[in-house]
This record gives sequence, structure tokens and C-alpha cells, in this order.
Amino acid sequence: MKQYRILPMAVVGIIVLAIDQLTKYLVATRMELGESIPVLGEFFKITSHRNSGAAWGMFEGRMMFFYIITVFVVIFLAYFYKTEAKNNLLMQLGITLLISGALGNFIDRLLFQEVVDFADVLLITYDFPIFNVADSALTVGVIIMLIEVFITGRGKEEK
Ligand SMILES: CCC[C@@H]1OC(=O)[C@@H](C)C[C@H](C)CCCCC(=O)CCC[C@@H](CC)/C=C\C=C(/COC)CC[C@@H](O)[C@@H](O)C[C@H](O)CNC1=O
Repeated sequence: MKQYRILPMAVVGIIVLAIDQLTKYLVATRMELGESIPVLGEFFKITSHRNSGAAWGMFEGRMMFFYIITVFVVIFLAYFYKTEAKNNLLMQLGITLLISGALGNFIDRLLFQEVVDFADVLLITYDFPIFNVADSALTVGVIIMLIEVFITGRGKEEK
């Protein structure tokens, strides 16, 4: 048990998933589509948006594709957790974020055939796409996995 920290990681994953679904629910029920609420002036706004595709609207409307990809991604990640993340907290965290992020958007795609987005940042480039908590978890998860593999880990087990 200690080596896989299943319980703590399950708690983290459920919290991320709950925050994702709650924020999407609030945006979808409390805001008009396209409505924008400035939080940090022009730099960060909450804008009610929908996307039936992946990042940057790729594969628009291809729900079956998304269902299949997500199921494979989650199964692969669970397998990878079992085989490669033993005694490796950083990798366990990265995988947990990836799974909860993928499930967050999966729920939206199943229920509405589109994803609710609301985080509108004017940070990187002007047309940086509007995203949500699930996307953030996926992106942080990808970054953690890259750090783990290329910087700290090379997949080695913690002493
Ligand atoms: C984040 C992954 C996208 C997420 O993938 C998912 O669901 C998982 C389950 C997997 C997809 C089914 C397939 C992945 C396709 C590859 C891809 O997409 C390359 C991604 C690069 C990425 C680095 C990881 C950069 C940044 C993205 C964005 C900013 O994220 C902070 C833009 C988010 C906005 O376009 C927003 O409208 C998207 C909408 O919410 C639906 N989200 C998805 O499809």
C-alpha cells in the first residue's frame, strides 16, 4: 500500500475532478454563453465557452474518437501507474492529475457532447484558447511527467 499510495492519490484525483465539475456546472448554469467576467482586468477573465473538440478545437465533434482515446489513455495510465510508479511519488501525482483531467472532460463529452471552458487568460499569446480545470490538470500532469522522466527521475525508484 505504502509503495503505491492509492488512497492519497485517489483523494487528490477526486478533489481535482470535483473542482472541475463544480466550476463547469457553475459557469454553465450561472452564465450566458459568451458572457465574460473580468477577474484580473484584461489578464484573467471567466468567459463561458464550449468546445466540442480537443485543444484549439481539433477533431471538432468527433465524440467517438474522444471516447476511445480517453478510455485507452486512462487504461494505459492505470497500467503505467502499476508498473512504473512504484515508490515514485512525483510520477504517481502526475498520473493522478492526467487521469482526473481526462475523466473531467470525458464526463462533459458523455453528457453534453462538448466541454465547458471558462479560464480566459491573456498571458501567453492573445489567442490562447479558453480552458478549464481538467485541461489544467492534464497540462500540469504532462509537465510533472516530463520533469520526472527527463530531470529528476529517468524513472528510477526513490531511495
Ligand atoms: C489540455 C489537453 C486538452 C484536453 O485533452 C483531453 O481532454 C484529453 C482527454 C485527450 C484528448 C481527447 C486528446 C488530446 C489531443 C492532444 C491535445 O489536445 C494537445 C494538447 C496540448 C496541451 C498540453 C497538454 C496544450 C494546451 C491546451 C490548452 C490549454 O490547456 C491549459 C487548450 C485547451 C482548450 O483548447 C480547451 O478548449 C480544450 C477543451 O477543454 C478540451 N480539452 C481537451 O481536449
